[in-house]
Amino acid sequence: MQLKDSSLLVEACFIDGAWVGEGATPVTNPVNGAVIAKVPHFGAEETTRAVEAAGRAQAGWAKRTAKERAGILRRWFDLIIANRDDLALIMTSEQGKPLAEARGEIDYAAAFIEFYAEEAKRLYGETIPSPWPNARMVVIRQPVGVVAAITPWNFPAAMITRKVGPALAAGCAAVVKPAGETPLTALALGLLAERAGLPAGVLNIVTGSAKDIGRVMTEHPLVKLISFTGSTEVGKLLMRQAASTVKKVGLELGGNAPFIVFDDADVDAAVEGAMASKFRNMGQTCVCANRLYVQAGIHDAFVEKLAARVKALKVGDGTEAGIEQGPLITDAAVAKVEEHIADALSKGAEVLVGGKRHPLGHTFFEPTVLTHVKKDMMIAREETFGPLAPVFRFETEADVIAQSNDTEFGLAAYFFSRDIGRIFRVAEALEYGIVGVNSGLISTEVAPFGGVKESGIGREGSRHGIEEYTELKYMLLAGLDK
Ligand SMILES: NC(=O)C1=CN([C@@H]2O[C@H](COP(=O)(O)OP(=O)(O)OC[C@H]3O[C@@H](n4cnc5c(N)ncnc54)[C@H](OP(=O)(O)O)[C@@H]3O)[C@@H](O)[C@H]2O)C=CC1
Ligand SMILES: O=C(O)CCCC(=O)O
Repeated sequence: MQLKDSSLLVEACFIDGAWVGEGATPVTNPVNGAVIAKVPHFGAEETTRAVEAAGRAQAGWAKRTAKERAGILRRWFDLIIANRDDLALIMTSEQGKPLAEARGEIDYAAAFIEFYAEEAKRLYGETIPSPWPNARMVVIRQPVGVVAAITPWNFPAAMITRKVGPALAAGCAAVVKPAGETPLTALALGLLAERAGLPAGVLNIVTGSAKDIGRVMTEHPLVKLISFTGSTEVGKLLMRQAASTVKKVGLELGGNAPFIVFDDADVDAAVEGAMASKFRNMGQTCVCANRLYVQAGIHDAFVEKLAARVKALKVGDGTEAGIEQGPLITDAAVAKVEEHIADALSKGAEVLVGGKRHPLGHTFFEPTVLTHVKKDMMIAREETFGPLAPVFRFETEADVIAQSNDTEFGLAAYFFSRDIGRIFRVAEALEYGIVGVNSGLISTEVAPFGGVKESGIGREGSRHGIEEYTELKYMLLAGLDK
């Protein structure tokens, strides 16, 4: 890996302002399995040290003015942007997404730091008209304290900054456990935070045993909030563990996003939206379209145009020019796509494009379109998390709303229509935390991201995202009469 600043490739953890531990666990490139670097395999003892360091640092950090905290966060933002190319190359090497997408993620990740540096200064409280003449009522927001964050491999930078940005801005200290597949982006971000002047202990990054680190993060009394992005299964486990000390939880879990195209839609715009939503990060995002519902009158035109676009996607090593789809993260991810396709074909679906492992081998998979997809197939119920676009045909608005909501998930939904009445009706009827209308891309630091039902708890991004890291304190000031 040819970095402009080779010191950004870090093989140690960041605890209490020091870089500790030795490279033990290999981090591999999903393109070919080659070892890129090794990171420490830490467990309960080192995580406890990190939590205690955060506990010591937190009070001093919270006492700084919002403007001072914002200044350091702003320097961190500047350093992330200045090192965009290196960070993107590290990300592509460990995660697989094409470089252009990795650069986009670095910008997206940095935007959370910039936004919350600004928002730190706007954590307003309130006054309440008192029911008693001799009293006044004041409500302030205070940082929750030490925050623990566990992040996934699909967005190795943005899922960290979306949690750590608001936490630090609010005056919390943080301990982060990045995914085992993608720790290098996280450690490089940590190095830049240190260079930005973040005081020792305010940000700690620990790699190693998920089970042991997660146990300390959810059970240590100093930790007041655990924020997690990843599978619903692990989210539920962490929630159970966090109950032992009644911590706040923030959970961004799985999705099963419907993407609906009504007869009145602009078909070209709908195809572009489907490409953006379905094939971003090779289909490995929790907001990726998982089920494409296309109304009968527009079905054939949409499918024909979608198939042409998918067939033309360039698959390969994401560091090469022009590549639009990289490898999937692991063999298990490929196996899940294969399982969904096999199940659908056995129940009557047809492959229009792709459908099998890519000739490049390893974890590459052909971008795929399936038609004649029905609701008894696995893909109707489970998130594929891969480059598979299954197309369902539907007849009526009521039917597609019912099918869309027939899931335990409720993160993102999309639909294309040009009928203003329908737009409001359908957007309000979809049981999802996020609805994209005439767009396949909904993510931005300025909007609240999060789900309902089993897709999670809480919101990240926007002014609401920082509120999660605060507690309200109500102060009654009585005895004001002479
Ligand atoms: N909502 C989302 O954005 C994501 C959803 N997923 C969904 O989950 C599926 C499986 O992906 P996978 O990577 O296994 O997701 P996981 O939920 O297992 O991993 C996400 C994070 O949780 C950590 N983790 C795993 N087990 C524990 C535990 N017992 N205690 C504490 N932390 C834990 C992982 O650590 P480590 O890597 O060290 O195991 C990683 O940092 C995907 O196919 C997809 O459907 C996956 C990733 C993101
Ligand atoms: O897949 C995820 O875990 C988060 C989605 C990325 C985004 O759009 O913010």
